[in-house]
Amino acid sequence: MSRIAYLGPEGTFTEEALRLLEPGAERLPSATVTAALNAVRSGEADAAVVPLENSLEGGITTTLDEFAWGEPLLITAELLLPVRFSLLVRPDTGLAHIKRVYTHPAAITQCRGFLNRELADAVVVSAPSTAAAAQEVSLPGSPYDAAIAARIAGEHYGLVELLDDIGDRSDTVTRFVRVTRPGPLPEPTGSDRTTLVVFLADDHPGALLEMLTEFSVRGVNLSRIESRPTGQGIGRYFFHFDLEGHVADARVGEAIAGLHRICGEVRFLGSYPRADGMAPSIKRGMADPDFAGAQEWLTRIRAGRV
Ligand SMILES: O=C(O)C(=O)Cc1ccccc1
Repeated sequence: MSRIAYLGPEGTFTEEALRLLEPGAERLPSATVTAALNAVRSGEADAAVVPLENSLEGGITTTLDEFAWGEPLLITAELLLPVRFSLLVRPDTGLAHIKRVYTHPAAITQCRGFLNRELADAVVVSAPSTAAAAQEVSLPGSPYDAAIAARIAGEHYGLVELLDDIGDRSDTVTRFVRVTRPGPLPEPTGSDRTTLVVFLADDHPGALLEMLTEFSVRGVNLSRIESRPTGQGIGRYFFHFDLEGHVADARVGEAIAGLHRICGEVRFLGSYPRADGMAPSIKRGMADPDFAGAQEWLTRIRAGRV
């Protein structure tokens, strides 16, 4: 049975994602995304499930930065999960008593409208996860009056659900990924995604355009691009890319090889099946046989067989 680390404790949205991705796995709750990924790096866990982005706020920065800087890992699967937030309190607390709210930063941003409207005077504090917040609020003498978390976390830690579905949008979706130590890639399925981190060789006018050109000329569609600071000073950034397609696809492989030629460092984070099952639309001249045919032609003319 595989051992899978995840952002815990019990009752997080990440646990829900893990149960859907790997129903039979042994679950190892970790206190942070970093700890879950380190459990994989050290061999304590076979894989980890962590949140990567949500449709309202974009990337989960701890995860993006871990993928960029820590020991290399590979994404092998993804899952899209709609999340639903509840306001959870100890049995004696009413809305008017809530002065301090505790929850994960992604929940703060997704419930901002509710917090501004209903709890404008409350202090909102970031927790390591929504379930960690619920667990803390359940302790007698906790400095917090309420947690924002999944209903199931409330049930697990003995809290009362004061309000349900307090997120600003009911259609918000979070994307979770399963990561392993470097090893064989999932086979191409025809509906795949590839994730990369790219560091520039040097900063110059058009550097971003040059990177994008590698994708554009080969008809590779991007599904996410995010810049993150390198920490080496204002204006120094690196880039996260999600692309449609598998590194085994000629157009994707050649685009990444192109980046490798012109950029400082390209970190390949994996090619894996897309959760939405959508197939990329492949432009004329960009399918694998087109690349193979062009290569054969080049070999021929280089040999003078014109
Ligand atoms: O804290 C959790 O429960 C998580 O799994 C992270 C998270 C928080 C809010 C929305 C989606 C994921």
